[in-house]
Amino acid sequence: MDTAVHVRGLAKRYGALEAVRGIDLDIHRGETFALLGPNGAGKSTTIEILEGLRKRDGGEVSVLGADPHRPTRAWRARVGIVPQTAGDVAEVSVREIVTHFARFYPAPADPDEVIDRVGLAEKAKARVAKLSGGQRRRLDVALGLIGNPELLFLDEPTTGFDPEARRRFWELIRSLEATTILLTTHYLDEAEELADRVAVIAGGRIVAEGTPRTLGGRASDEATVTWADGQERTDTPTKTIAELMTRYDGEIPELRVTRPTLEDVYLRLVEES
Ligand SMILES: Nc1ncnc2c1ncn2[C@@H]1O[C@H](COP(=O)(O)OP(=O)(O)OP(=O)(O)O)[C@@H](O)[C@H]1O
Repeated sequence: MDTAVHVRGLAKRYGALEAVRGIDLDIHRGETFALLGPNGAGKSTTIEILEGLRKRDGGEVSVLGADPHRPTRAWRARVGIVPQTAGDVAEVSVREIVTHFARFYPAPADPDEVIDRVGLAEKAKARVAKLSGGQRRRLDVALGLIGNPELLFLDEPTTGFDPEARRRFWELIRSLEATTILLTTHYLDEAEELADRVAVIAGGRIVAEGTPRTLGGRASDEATVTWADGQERTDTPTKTIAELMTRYDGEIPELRVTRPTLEDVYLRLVEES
């Protein structure tokens, strides 16, 4: 398997605080990988080390075949970054800033096309200072995409998006099929929607890793069958429904079958850790 990101035993401390304590990660090319975890778990620290923006204290890291500890210009051009908080460029227009950033890259995307893809076409001439919070965030995403990156880092990309903008963003990310993406998010539905694999970080360690469907044994968890007069947790919901059909002689009133959501599993994993 072609690996875009390879990490072994990554460690980072801030004074006495061990923010990252021995993380192993492998992200394959073309994959979308989500890092989940509570505030302060070590996600941004990890991502910033991989981006070459922070020094590590220990471990091995390879990103697109190079150690980000000493980033070269050529390597930087292959990586797109959408940080949690972006710099201040309030006085220029959306098109000006995107066009300006395009000049840093050897093979940039078309600025107007990128502006359109993030849903800012109508705001192309607006000054950045006049954008709403969610629109500003879309501009950050545009700046991450303008260099046509092979690997895209998205640190909480949709914070402040309205539901429609979030869905549009998901479509955009799904359209980047060839791009490897490392995403952090606090929205579990976003991880479920976008990620091929997820890892949960808590206290600087990875406590679980898997696909969104199977994380933490999710696929084999019991189902809950709920109906107008009762509720049952069971491994065999089909059998329960068959029995209920006989009992009600047909349609079961207010029938629902649910399994733990990714959020349920996530909260359990974080609590256990
Ligand atoms: N520059 C710094 N100096 C000192 N401590 C820091 C620094 N950056 C982060 N930390 C601490 O390291 C820990 C991990 O922080 P990090 O930002 O990596 O967490 P996170 O998982 O990204 O959190 P969030 O979900 O809130 O963004 C936290 O306890 C944080 O306070």
